[in-house]
Amino acid sequence: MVVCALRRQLLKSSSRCGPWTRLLQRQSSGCVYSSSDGFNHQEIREKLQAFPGGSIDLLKQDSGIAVLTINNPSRMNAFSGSMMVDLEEKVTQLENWTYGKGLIVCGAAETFCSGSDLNAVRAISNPQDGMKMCMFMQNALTRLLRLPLISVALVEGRALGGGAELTTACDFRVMASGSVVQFVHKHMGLVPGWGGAARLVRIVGSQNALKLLGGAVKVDPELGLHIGLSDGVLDAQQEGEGVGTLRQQAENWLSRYTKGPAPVIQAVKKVVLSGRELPLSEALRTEKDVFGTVWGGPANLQALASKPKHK
Ligand SMILES: CCCC(=O)SCCNC(=O)CCNC(=O)[C@H](O)C(C)(C)COP(=O)(O)OP(=O)(O)OC[C@H]1O[C@@H](n2cnc3c(N)ncnc32)[C@H](O)[C@@H]1OP(=O)(O)O
Repeated sequence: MVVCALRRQLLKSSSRCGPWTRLLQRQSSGCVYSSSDGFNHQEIREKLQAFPGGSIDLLKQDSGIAVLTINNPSRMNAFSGSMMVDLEEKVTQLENWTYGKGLIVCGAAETFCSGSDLNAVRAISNPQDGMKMCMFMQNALTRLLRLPLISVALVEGRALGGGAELTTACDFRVMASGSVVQFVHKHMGLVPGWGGAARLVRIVGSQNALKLLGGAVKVDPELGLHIGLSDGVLDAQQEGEGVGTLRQQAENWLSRYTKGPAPVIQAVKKVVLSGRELPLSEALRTEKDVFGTVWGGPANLQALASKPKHK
């Protein structure tokens, strides 16, 4: 994978081991699989491109909040092969977005995503190709979750199979009234393969994850809130009645966490990410390094000069 190779090169060639370099080394942010795992990035990319349809659209806004839209409405936003490649490219663009603070992941045409495109699934139903697709998507979704942006999945309509897995690659999930998240894998004779099971356990705990996967349970907004899969409910009925579209509602919801300068918001995400992913001693070291990037920085100096009272 190009980004992984670049990152390794950067780490190797860096004679000065500064905080950011050590942070990258500790977080090993980016990919899970590389060529040493038998993962041939170019080969799988070409194979996926053979199954075209739909797109992943990225809108970077001046507010610092970007919108990533899963766009394949004629198939309920199912992921074609080319959309998987598209997703990876959009994640790369977001990794390089200096002024970014937040990300909304949503689906086109009032539904989230119905998982992988069953036509592509049928065509690559042998285990070898399935494993390659799974490694590709695990890499892309792990990088999505590790972006230095605070992300939220806006679930409207249905998030099924791989679509349910995609919601777990965001920091938060907000569900519109009437929406459903369902890990339907068992009904397909499968288990999650895009990293959705591992992430789900960390979000809702192993007991709830076992229930959701073992029972292919339909999670509505109420159940989602109850088990901690959902972080908020948006009222689809009230759209246009003074509270704005669902996307505006999601943006308002997210903006309480993204208000402030980009370097500070990105630092917040980095310390939480390292706390979530690293052993405590490593997380503490990373926290120190990230702290060093904001201490005495413009936002810090400005705050000190204004003698704030936190009432
Ligand atoms: C590791 C990844 C594992 C996975 O993701 S496996 C895939 C899991 N997802 C599924 O099995 C979804 C199967 N689809 C459904 O259950 C239903 O289509 C769904 C989403 C509930 C919508 O139902 P309805 O509202 O009745 O609409 P519909 O069935 O007429 O669908 C409209 C058109 O969309 C298509 N579609 C929906 N989900 C798809 C998918 N995943 N791959 C390919 N095509 C898909 C569906 O075939 C239909 O197309 P058409 O109009 O018949 O040409």
